[in-house]
Amino acid sequence: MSAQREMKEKNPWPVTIIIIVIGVIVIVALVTVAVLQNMPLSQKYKYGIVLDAGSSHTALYIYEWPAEKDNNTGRVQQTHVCKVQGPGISSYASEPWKAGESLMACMQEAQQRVPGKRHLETPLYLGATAGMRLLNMENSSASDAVFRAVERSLHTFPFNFQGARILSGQEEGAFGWVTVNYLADRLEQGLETTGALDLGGASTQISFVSSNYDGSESPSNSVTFRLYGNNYNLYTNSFLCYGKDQAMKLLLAQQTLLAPKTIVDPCFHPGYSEAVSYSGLYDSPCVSNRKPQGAPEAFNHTGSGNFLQCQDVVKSIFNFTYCKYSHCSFNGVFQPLLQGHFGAFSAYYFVMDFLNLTDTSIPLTKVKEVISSYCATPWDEVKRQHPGVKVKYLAEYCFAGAYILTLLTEGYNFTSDSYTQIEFIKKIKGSDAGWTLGYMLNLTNMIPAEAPDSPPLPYAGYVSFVTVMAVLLFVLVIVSTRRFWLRCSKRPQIV
Ligand SMILES: Nc1nc2c(ncn2[C@@H]2O[C@H](COP(=O)(O)OP(=O)(O)OP(=O)(O)O)[C@@H](O)[C@H]2O)c(=O)[nH]1
Ligand SMILES: [Ca+2]
Repeated sequence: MSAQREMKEKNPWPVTIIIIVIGVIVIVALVTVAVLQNMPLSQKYKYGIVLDAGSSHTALYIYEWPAEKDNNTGRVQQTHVCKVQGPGISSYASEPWKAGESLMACMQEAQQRVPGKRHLETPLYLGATAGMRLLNMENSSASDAVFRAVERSLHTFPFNFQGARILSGQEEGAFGWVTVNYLADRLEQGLETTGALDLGGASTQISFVSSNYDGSESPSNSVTFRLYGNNYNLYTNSFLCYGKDQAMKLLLAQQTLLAPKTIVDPCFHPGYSEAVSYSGLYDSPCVSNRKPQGAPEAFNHTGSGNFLQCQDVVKSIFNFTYCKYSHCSFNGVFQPLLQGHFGAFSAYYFVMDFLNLTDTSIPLTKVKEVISSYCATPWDEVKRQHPGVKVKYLAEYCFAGAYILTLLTEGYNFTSDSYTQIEFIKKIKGSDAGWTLGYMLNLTNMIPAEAPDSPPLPYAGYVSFVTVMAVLLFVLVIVSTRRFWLRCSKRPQIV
């Protein structure tokens, strides 16, 4: 035994070599893991711009994402929104050049916001929704002229302009659903998805996944996606003319049939009175076929502020009498049974937020009481109580509140239980809820069909590995140093 120990002490090299080899392996492992884990680490961002040309207004959204991580979920976020001054592009049918002109200020803002070296590669899209759908139905050469004017303007900017087009109602609904679920990180993890409810000015969309729906009953309402390795069979429907502004036209048109000169509208406050021109009311294909014969130039629109009567009139713009499917929402449109959570945005949010009703744990009976009391408030008092609010919005919240309740409960069949599953939202993690993000993600192929490769180690594993290796390295250094000094101290002293 003692002879062996003596030999080892005389020849320490094998042990030292082993220690050095282990040390080198540990260092190489540490460097490799650190490089792999953080690769590619970049602070550079890429950008995408989407113009949402809605019926009531246009908004420009700028999105950004880390340049090297296009495929990671939840990485794309909105960095800026610019609200275009003036009405939606479809309102410029008689002077199309103004539609192009109206976008210039927001586009210049985008030019400032996106770093110059990224301009040429930044995709720019314009998607138009129900306002242009209606104009196209009514006068396709006018809608073509608006698009030409808009495209001319957008081509003058140094971005990678990918074209301007009308989205179908199905696309609008489906991309709204993609946005909501992408932002809430529901897709990559294959979690139960959230339905999307969008209430625009001219159309409204409902989109959700229901386990008892395979798409066969009404194929035109079905959109299939394969995202991050999961298949989704989405139900979606867009109701043209059932956005907030067009629904109000339907309501007024209904009432002018009975009283062509003065409408006493239960959905407007007592004391409200305004002259409305017939040509303004009947300028949309949603109502143009209902114009009474020999109508006067204008009618007087007055309010009586009666919520129950308002609900009755609102109900009359929906048709519940026929359904050739197993279940319908309204107007004979198929709808599977509601399932899961829903995010309700756009006018759903604006209206319910104003009425302090975004909390859906408030029972529906109480919701009705709140809207009823708002409707009954005299118009002068309403204006006095809310001096900073746009008068047009203020006047319409009573109608809009009643419309939203009727659409959700009678139209889509939400019950007092399933109503609690709705969340009224404006933004998710800083990005606006709406179709624009989903549209861009789709066109840039930013959501892969298959799950992306995960990093070599989960973060916790990475940290543990690096810590263990660092401790091992530290121990090795201490042991080697100690051996080295011991050897030095045992060497015979030369006198
Ligand atoms: N109260 C309130 N209403 C708003 C606001 N912004 C827009 N609205 C109204 O809410 C409704 C829906 O607005 P949007 O979602 O922008 O509608 P849109 O995209 O122009 O219309 P679609 O093409 O049908 O989607 C319209 O009647 C708008 O006039 C707001 O800040 N507050
Ligand atoms: Ca919209």
